[in-house]
Amino acid sequence: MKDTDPIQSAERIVSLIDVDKYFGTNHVIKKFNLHVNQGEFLTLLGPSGCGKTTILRMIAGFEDSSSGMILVQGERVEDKEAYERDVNTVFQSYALFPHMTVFDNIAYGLSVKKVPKEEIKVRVKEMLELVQLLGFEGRKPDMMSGGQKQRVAIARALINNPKVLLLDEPLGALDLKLRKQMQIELKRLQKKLNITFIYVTHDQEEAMAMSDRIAVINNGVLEQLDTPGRIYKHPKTKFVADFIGESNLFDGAVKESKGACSSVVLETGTVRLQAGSEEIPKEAALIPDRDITICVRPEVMKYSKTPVEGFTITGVVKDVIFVGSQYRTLIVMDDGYEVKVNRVKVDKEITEGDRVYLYWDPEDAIGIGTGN
Ligand SMILES: Nc1ncnc2c1ncn2[C@@H]1O[C@H](COP(=O)(O)OP(=O)(O)OP(=O)(O)O)[C@@H](O)[C@H]1O
Repeated sequence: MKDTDPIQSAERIVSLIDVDKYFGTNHVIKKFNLHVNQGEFLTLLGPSGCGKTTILRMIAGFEDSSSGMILVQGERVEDKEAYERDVNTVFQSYALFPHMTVFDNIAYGLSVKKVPKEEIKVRVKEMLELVQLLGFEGRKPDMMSGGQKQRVAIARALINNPKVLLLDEPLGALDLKLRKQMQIELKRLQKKLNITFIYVTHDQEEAMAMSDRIAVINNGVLEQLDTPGRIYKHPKTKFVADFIGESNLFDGAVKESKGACSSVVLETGTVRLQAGSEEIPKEAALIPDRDITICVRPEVMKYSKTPVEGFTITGVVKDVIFVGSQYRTLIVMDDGYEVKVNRVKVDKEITEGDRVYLYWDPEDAIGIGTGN
């Protein structure tokens, strides 16, 4: 399907086309283009204030866009009220009615639509089963845990059979353990029901664990839209490389390329980079004199007490820290940049204060072109 023809695509359930949003003179969403496929779990990920909630609210109909088109199931919705759109929203704050029981909270949408009482009973029961809260129907929200309240909120949204569920940091108020458990439950629910989820979070681990695709947003701009694996292995911009996972970033220029391997000159020395595989853009890595940023993840970063061919950068070991699942070594380069190395086992050969050569397998480095 062509990218230029979103309206024709039956697969695409939500589309934003050239959407801008201003709050006064503050331009918070900039020419935003996004197509969400039917049945996918798509996450909007980015730092606080980058515009995630604003995008979600524009899709939901709680916020107007300043320009551009928003389509749900191929139909423009900018002029439709929130309740006229085939989407439902789950918020971090649950937004349950405190004076109503769990049953009445979940039944609310159907009661408003005057669905017959018998049918409501059957459908609420189905929902309680789905979110594993059978037996809780008589309770009031303040007698439940955060995770249980959020499950009621999800059931309340799902009972309307929305085509799309919008979720704004729904697990944000939960502690880490419960959050991880709910991540699995939510993902299971989404796959089972085959409903499209558009999910907002600033937690990159959560996004990686749950999403089919992630839209990484920076300052109102879509930086990259890709699967979690490709976002991690093949970040297209420095921002994405830095924001997703941990990275060591080196700015330099390509000196020479021989075959698939390039020598890259940094201010602090020379390093190597292999290009040509799908994960490393050849065009960025192999053009002599071209500016390039090299991203090396801490788990593939290496060091040695003796020089390694093709690499001349060095640093001094500052710290070796045990962080539970691994040892993290910090190596400070002469320009002050701190290089991170993660290992499962401690390396008894090096201690704080040692000078080491930094290197990596050329195919493990990711080349990010700067466009120059
Ligand atoms: N109602 C509003 N009036 C004016 N400015 C707003 C309004 N809502 C959001 N903004 C601004 O728009 C920008 C994007 O905010 P938004 O809430 O969408 O970010 P976010 O990525 O969801 O952040 P967070 O993760 O902190 O919730 C911010 O600069 C914010 O201050």
